[in-house]
Amino acid sequence: MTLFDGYRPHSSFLYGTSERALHAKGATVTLPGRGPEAPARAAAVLRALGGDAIVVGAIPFADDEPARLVVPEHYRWGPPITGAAVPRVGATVRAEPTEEHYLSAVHKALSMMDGGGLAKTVLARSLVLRPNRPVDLPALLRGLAGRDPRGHTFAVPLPRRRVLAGASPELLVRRRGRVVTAHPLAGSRPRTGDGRDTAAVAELRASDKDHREHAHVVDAITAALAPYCSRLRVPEPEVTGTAAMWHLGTLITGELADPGTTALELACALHPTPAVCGTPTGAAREAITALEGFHRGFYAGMVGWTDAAGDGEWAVAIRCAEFAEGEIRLFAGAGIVPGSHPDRELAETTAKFTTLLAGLGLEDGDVRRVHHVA
Ligand SMILES: C=C(O[C@H]1C=CC=C(C(=O)O)[C@@H]1O)C(=O)O
Repeated sequence: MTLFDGYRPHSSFLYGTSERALHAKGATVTLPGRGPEAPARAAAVLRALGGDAIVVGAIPFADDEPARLVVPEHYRWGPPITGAAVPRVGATVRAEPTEEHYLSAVHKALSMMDGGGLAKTVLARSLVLRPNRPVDLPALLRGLAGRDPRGHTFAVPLPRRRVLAGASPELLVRRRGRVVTAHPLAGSRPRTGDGRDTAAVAELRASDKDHREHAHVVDAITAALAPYCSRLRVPEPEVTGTAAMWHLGTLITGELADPGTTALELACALHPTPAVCGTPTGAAREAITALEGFHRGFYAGMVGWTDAAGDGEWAVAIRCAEFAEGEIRLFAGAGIVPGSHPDRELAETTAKFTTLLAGLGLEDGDVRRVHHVA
């Protein structure tokens, strides 16, 4: 039996890492409520069910929208998702909103920072693809995991027969016994896979702008985890790579003070980090709402699982797309701080789309052309 046996896009939850992969199916309990209410509800349900019960699903970016969390009917763990199967769809691609809209949003965000009230915000954009045939999601996940074996590869059923699928490089938080791990990423360069990569990595390491962008995330995560941890280790950032990007990343580890704190509680205490929102959180959210021009939904939220012992893992829902009948909406964002250049942020989001576009089997030429399609 393979992990994908019995996969049903609208009732199966898949989550794979370099260690193992989870396929959960159906729902014996659907947890009602919004993201911030999730930890208490999930803890109560898991306490009542006990044993080997788990909660799986996704929490959207916005605090006031419903989460999609269930206790599945069945689940099984398997070996990591591997292989390079790629669905190879043909598709028309449209930037929505347009690239001009994005450039203007970045300009406006930078002028909001002049007053000093806003230190960082993360502005995203989206591409709408119309595929010429339905996408084979297991093949997509194999392709994504094949390109990024250390990613968090996922597919989550959403309301209205949609599926959120992608390969996030960013671990929001993992709890395993008393050990807490977070791996925030912020500060990026495209990875070209040729001679230019050495210079890109050196530039990222030396960039004051990218280190400032990254420090906002590390500071927020350190402050949010501190009340839960008896020890916290925050090393210097290092450059980490996906197939498409280079990022500054900091591997934060801690020891949980109270073993009753669940992985989901930690994840909700961290969300939204300045890797997807900004600093201060309220002003950054307002800038996103005012400037972005589309609804994030579950993009930039979180995806993962928590078990009855409180262990679990939640990834930041980035490098992903929402799959609906006849339409795929891809998302990619970039952190904006004083010193950001609109053109560079546009190019960075274009490079971040490559994860999903390559996973869909769109050829290099198509991927490059995307930049010019308005
Ligand atoms: C918001 C995204 O990336 C975040 C994670 C890594 C690097 C980021 C950056 O450099 O801007 C972003 O904070 C995204 O991919 O949509």
